[in-house]
Amino acid sequence: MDEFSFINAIKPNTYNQPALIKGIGDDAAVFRSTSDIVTTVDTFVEDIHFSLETMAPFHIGYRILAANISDLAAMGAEPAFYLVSMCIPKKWKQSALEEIYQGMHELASMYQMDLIGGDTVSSERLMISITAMGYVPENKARYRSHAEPNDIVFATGTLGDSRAGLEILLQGQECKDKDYYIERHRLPNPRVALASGLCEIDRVALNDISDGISSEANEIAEASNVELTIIEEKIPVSNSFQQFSKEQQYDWKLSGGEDFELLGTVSEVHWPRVQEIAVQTDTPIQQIGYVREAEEPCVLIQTHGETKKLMKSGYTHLK
Ligand SMILES: Nc1ncnc2c1ncn2[C@@H]1O[C@H](COP(=O)(O)OP(=O)(O)OP(=O)(O)O)[C@@H](O)[C@H]1O
Ligand SMILES: Cc1ncc(C[n+]2csc(CCOP(=O)(O)O)c2C)c(N)n1
Ligand SMILES: [Mg+2]
Ligand SMILES: [Mg+2]
Ligand SMILES: [Mg+2]
Repeated sequence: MDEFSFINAIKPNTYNQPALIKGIGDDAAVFRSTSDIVTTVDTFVEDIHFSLETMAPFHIGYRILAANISDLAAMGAEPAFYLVSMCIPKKWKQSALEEIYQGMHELASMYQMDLIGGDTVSSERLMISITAMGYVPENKARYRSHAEPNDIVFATGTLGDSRAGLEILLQGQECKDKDYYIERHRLPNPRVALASGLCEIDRVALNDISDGISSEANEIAEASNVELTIIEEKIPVSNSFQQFSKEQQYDWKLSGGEDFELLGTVSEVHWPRVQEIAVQTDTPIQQIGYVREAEEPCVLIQTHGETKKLMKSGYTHLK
């Protein structure tokens, strides 16, 4: 394998997005658009974001594109394009690298997303960086700064499952619904349908759950200059989640991260409509708290009526 035979092997034969003018094969890609464009990049490093002990190459590809698509969903955008930068150690075989691309393609094809470029270099450790782009109707991007006092706070899906799956894989332990938790870790599904469905709602604050809601809730509180209260009992978890220890449950649902669910706030008036859109898009959704005016932006967690401050405690790099 060399750089050029590798690029030829992963290059798509056809594209889906009508706005695309030039895909892979020139100095850069070109597309033409009339709506607002959302763009995001995230980088994934072997043994920090994924490990070959817990994932097949297919899962690595699927999961890292899911993380990027989840950021697009958190902005209210429809996924359209992605570019992949690969830093590859010599020991990696072309067939395994192609499997990573098959994993990305599996998810991309659900959204007619096109791979339109990237970069290939050699390195000591496998590192993959994905840039994703999507469309959002004019002025309809959903910001962390859009929360307002008296909003309700909601979360989609169930939280803590991905971390449970990772722990099960690392410890090799037996447990109830083992395959379910492992799949939630390896093959997460970003909440694009709900986020797009919400476009009719005037104002929604959204953030996707990559580090853990203790972090993402604080990001919304800071960006919006409000106080968020989360009621612990209302945080949605899977039915068999109670099999894990009390400490694990608390830690994983608040700081486990990588569930790629959405945390959001919306006015009480619009909450019933948001719930209808969630049903239409087959998205479990639950109110988990409320927003109040703040002297200092902060997040409170209420457990059995007792309230304390919830600090950012999710995954942090460079710490
Ligand atoms: N090295 C960097 N240079 C420029 N901007 C950056 C850099 N790292 C992060 N940012 C910007 O900081 C903001 C927050 O990024 P962050 O990575 O925390 O969000 P995220 O991608 O949603 O979270 P996660 O990385 O956990 O998925 C974004 O606007 C991002 O583009
Ligand atoms: C092998 C292995 N070890 C640990 C973890 C956990 N993990 C890594 S990065 C991250 C947060 C998101 O990162 P970022 O902020 O860069 O998006 C989490 C929860 C994993 N997935 N695999
Ligand atoms: Mg991200
Ligand atoms: Mg990021
Ligand atoms: Mg995000």
